[in-house]
Amino acid sequence: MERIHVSVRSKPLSPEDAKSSPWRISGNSIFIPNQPAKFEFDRIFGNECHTLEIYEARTKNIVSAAVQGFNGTVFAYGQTSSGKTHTMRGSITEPGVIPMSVQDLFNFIEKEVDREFLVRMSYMEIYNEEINDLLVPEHRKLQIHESIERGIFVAGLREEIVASPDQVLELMDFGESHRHIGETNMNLYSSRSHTIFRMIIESREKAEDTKTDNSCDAVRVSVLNLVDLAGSERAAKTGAEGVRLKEGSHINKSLMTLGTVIKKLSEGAESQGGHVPYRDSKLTRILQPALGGNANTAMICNITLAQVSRPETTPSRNTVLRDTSDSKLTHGLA
Ligand SMILES: Nc1ncnc2c1ncn2[C@@H]1O[C@H](COP(=O)(O)OP(=O)(O)OP(=O)(O)O)[C@@H](O)[C@H]1O
Repeated sequence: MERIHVSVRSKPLSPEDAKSSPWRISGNSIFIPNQPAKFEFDRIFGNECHTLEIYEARTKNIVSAAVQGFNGTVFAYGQTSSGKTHTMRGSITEPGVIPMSVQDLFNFIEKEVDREFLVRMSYMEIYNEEINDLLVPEHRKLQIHESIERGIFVAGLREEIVASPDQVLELMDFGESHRHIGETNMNLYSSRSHTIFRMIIESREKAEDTKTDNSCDAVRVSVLNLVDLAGSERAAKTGAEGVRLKEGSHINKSLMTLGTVIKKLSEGAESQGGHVPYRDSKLTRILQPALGGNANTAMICNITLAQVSRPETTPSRNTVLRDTSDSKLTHGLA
């Protein structure tokens, strides 16, 4: 696997938080002046940056490669309320990575005049290690299967054929309204599930003679996953108890597995015939085909550098900074 590209997006601070925050950003590092802790990333997007800049830096290439037949996955990772959903889904005033990707995907397809395409989309959430179809809300607790023809797939998941960005975004909005959200101390509308928004792109060369369909070009199939991960947070901070606490433990376990899988892949475990624990979480099992091999992967780490978040942001505790800083990432996450 190509080394995973990690960029960091720092959420804008209120004027009070900006005054009290001990953290500074310089170039591609985050640090506290006069302290040894320093974290390096491929790229840091500061407070003033817009989602478009983040999209163009890496995701756009992944979308373009997906149209050419290469699998791709983009994750938004970070503690609750750090801006993952803002980055992935966005708002009317600032569209997120998903709507931008959808628009570009159809633009790229339009330019491929010698090929014909069939595009499908699915939208699922993983909540407490159960897979729910966000396009068909009554399809719940779906199972993962594997077959020679289809590879790894979620049985019963709706794959809707789509022909325009508007149609995709309408379906996405429908799916969003069925997503599991809950209230935590840190975010009134906290996403409690991982969501995988998926575009499946099939194409083949246009037949010279459409009546006899004598093209011998193989069908290319690729998958583009845009993943909004549930918040990585500590129970005490979010005031989690009961249902929220159970959700939190599932979320943290699957994020840990994701970290281990990425670490193993970047160590070359798969190409050397070693074990990669994809099966330890539903998230990694579903994403397996789009993580290994020659797939393109990028992670956008959303962070907040407010003083109030300091315990989450110190090296010993902050999974976002600790797990994704460059020194760690040369060996993968975890
Ligand atoms: N870059 C940004 N610029 C302006 N507002 C932002 C930015 N990032 C996040 N916000 C705002 O902060 C709040 C929390 O963001 P968001 O819901 O995206 O967090 P999240 O990481 O998805 O949280 P959770 O894991 O709890 O779902 C929202 O009101 C959002 O609009």
